[in-house]
Amino acid sequence: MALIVTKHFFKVDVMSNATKLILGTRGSKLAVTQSGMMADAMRAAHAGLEVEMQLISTKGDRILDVALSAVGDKGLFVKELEQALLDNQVDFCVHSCKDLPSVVPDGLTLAAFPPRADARDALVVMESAVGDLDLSNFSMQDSPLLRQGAVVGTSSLRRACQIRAIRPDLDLRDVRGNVDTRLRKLADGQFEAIILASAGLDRLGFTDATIDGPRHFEAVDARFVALPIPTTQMLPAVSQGILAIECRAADADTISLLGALDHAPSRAAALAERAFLARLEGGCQVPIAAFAVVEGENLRLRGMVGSLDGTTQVRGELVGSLADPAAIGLALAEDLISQGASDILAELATPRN
Ligand SMILES: NCc1[nH]cc(CCC(=O)O)c1CC(=O)O
Repeated sequence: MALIVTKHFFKVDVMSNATKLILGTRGSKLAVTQSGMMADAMRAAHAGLEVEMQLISTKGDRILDVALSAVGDKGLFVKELEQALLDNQVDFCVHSCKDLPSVVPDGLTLAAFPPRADARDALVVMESAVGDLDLSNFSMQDSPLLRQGAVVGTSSLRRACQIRAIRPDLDLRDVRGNVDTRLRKLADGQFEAIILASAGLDRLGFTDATIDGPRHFEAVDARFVALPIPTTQMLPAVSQGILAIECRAADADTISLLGALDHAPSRAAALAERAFLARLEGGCQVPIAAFAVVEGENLRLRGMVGSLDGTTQVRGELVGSLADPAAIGLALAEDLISQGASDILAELATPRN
């Protein structure tokens, strides 16, 4: 794109009508919703800017029947979008930051991290299963909602590992598909509960994130309740609830325009959590969780590496200066490695039949 600046004594930063950015997005409802929100935010921030959305299909959208953990490729949803950026087909992309590999390809950059949504996972059940149970202090350990041996749907190794540690009795089964598909499987009675990211439910407009307790909602012609799981019981995925806006590293004009979307505390959290992931990830799918919170001039980062069966978990917590979030992530990763995380990672990397 070309930013048109008048050649006068004074600078005018009202854009010409010709200024247009192409936003590349996956076609899923969540992706289109998130991209639409960011397109609107860009138009609001820059008078006269046009933003046009272009749908791009990704490998992740095409293989829906295979468990993601079995496919084992974190870049599944982003490769085609990044190629479209590199090919100048689109100018920027909006990603769920947790779906992004920890290494950004050469030639691209993460230009903005908008305000983080609710980072917590949520246990989702049918409203009819709740009856008059008091769910105001929901906890995975002692909820009457989850009977011994209840069938719970999740395809995430991270979620499964943490649940096994606190509720080894639960019968965890794979659930694939987009949010609507998963909710439909719950409504069909295939599961007694499923676990989803609160952020996805909020952004799709199902739940109201300002409600602290149980969030009742309607979707796919059924009524559900989403119960946010405290981060003390279930640490979220790295950058869960954060969007990352990616563009070409050399496209200074677009980088500058995207700056309007950036939120410093969310950026700091993303950088700390991603540095933690980058140090630990051996290319394989590993149950890794991290959650950073800004506290004044500092950032508090909690992290976890777990074995698949939930029998071993290495956890840690570190507070450091907001000035260098990545250093905190790296230091916490080193800390967990010295506590034995590398043994867990080595075992996971060993091929099994
Ligand atoms: N794994 C898929 C995915 N990628 C991003 C979100 C939405 C939440 C977010 O933006 O972190 C979801 C759905 C989920 O995990 O329930």
